[in-house]
Amino acid sequence: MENAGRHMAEKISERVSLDQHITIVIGGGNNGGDGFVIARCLKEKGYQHHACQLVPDQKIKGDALYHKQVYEQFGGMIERVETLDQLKEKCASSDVVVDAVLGIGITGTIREPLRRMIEVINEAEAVVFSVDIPSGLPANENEVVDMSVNADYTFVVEAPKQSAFVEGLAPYYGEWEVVSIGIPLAAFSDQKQMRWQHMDVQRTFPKRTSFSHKGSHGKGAVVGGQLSMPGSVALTARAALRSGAGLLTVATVKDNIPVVANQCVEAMYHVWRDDQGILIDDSVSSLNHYDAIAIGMGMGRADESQKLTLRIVNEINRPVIVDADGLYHIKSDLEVVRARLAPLVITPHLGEMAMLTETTIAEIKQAPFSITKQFAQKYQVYVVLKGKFTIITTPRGEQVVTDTGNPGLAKGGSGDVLSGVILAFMMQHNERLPAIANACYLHGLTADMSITSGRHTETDLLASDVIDELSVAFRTIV
Ligand SMILES: NC(=O)C1=CN([C@@H]2O[C@H](COP(=O)(O)OP(=O)(O)OC[C@H]3O[C@@H](n4cnc5c(N)ncnc54)[C@H](O)[C@@H]3O)[C@@H](O)[C@H]2O)[C@@H](O)CC1
Ligand SMILES: [K+]
Repeated sequence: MENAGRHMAEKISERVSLDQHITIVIGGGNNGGDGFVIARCLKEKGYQHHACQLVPDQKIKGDALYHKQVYEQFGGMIERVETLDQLKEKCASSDVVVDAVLGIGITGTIREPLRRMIEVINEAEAVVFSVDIPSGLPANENEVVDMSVNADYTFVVEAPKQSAFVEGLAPYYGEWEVVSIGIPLAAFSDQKQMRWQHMDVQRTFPKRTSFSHKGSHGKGAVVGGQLSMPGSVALTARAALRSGAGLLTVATVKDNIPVVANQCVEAMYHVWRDDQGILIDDSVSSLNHYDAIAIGMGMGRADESQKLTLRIVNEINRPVIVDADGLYHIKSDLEVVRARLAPLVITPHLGEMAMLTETTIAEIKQAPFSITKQFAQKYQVYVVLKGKFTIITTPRGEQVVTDTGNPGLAKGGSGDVLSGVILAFMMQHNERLPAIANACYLHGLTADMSITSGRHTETDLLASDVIDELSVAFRTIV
């Protein structure tokens, strides 16, 4: 509690000047205890502040009581705020409100008077900093908001909670950052979600040695692209090559090859048998010569392509990435997926995930962590649930989130590019989770940097621009 409060006071002082007035609103649990520590540290730094206790004295116990007493011994004055009017007055005379009313220990609907006090905090003009979580907000997904502080900033203790990554709940946090208190993450039994960050990419990204040759970086294959969709495989192939794949073969219908080859001269080509431009079930075993295969992009949903996809999933004992139309094909027989032993990565967006799990987009948005985890464990697949927050789940149920990327990626072709980066990284990393997480992180970072650099806007950014800009993001990690 001392560490948490001290670090948060430090963060607050970086954003608030000494002439600004701060009110710390304090509740009855350990979240309130953090509030007492913050009050003492801000006093120590010379801030004008009020520490307002919103609950009766008997509610302050344990560590929180200890820190209340330390604050008082330090000359701090605690004001007991009982009415809404008293709170309104405090908030009105403050530039900043530090919200240490409720943390992750809430149960049930928010009781009065705190319920209406939260409304008062939200009506105030002051900037609101929440301690650990906006008071009243559930920590986990799949819960409804009864009443919550709408924070401008939140200092999350040690590990982000699920609600920070759930569309309907995340906005309550405002901007947020993790405050480390020196407790290993494993100590938080119910908080295993991890934000995959730049330092994780740096830590896990493989180095190319001076003795590398094209064979050291993997031979990949991209299978897809019916006659009407040559661009999809071209994007995947180019993204894989730009992401370091040693050798890459595009397996597509004959008439597409000149078009794709024109955009991707570094690739090799496998003429896949077709029936009027549709890929059909043929020469599947030839794919065992590759180190990893991506399938489904631009493939179309014809029965023949479905047979082909299921045979690849069933017979190829190399890592396979299934995207786009391939996801519809595997849905027709998920038992084939379950029976498969070699790694399978699926990369659905919300709509595709709803289709695979026979739920709705709204249900997935409400409980993205548990729905994907259930699916990944049941079918023993890696799931990349794409969205504002991309959730990556392993067959064992581990989950990480990447939060790079912007609405400029919400366009046709983005998924094809991501699949290409995943394909290349699966061949270069020893471990699957870092390979996939690094791909998602860097794909999003590329889009972000294309915009912050001024070269593109969210409106004009194309999937092919992201491929061309990958080097900008890669340069940040080598
Ligand atoms: N996990 C850890 O190891 C650490 C936790 N810390 C802090 O401790 C917090 C969790 O502490 P607690 O478990 O004491 O819980 P909280 O501080 O979230 O809240 C418990 C208090 O809220 C009241 N309450 C619960 N449900 C309510 C409802 N529906 N309506 C009105 N009042 C309600 C309870 O009566 C109790 O007084 C974290 O959010 C964080 O701020 C930090 O001190 C650092 C270390
Ligand atoms: K809080």
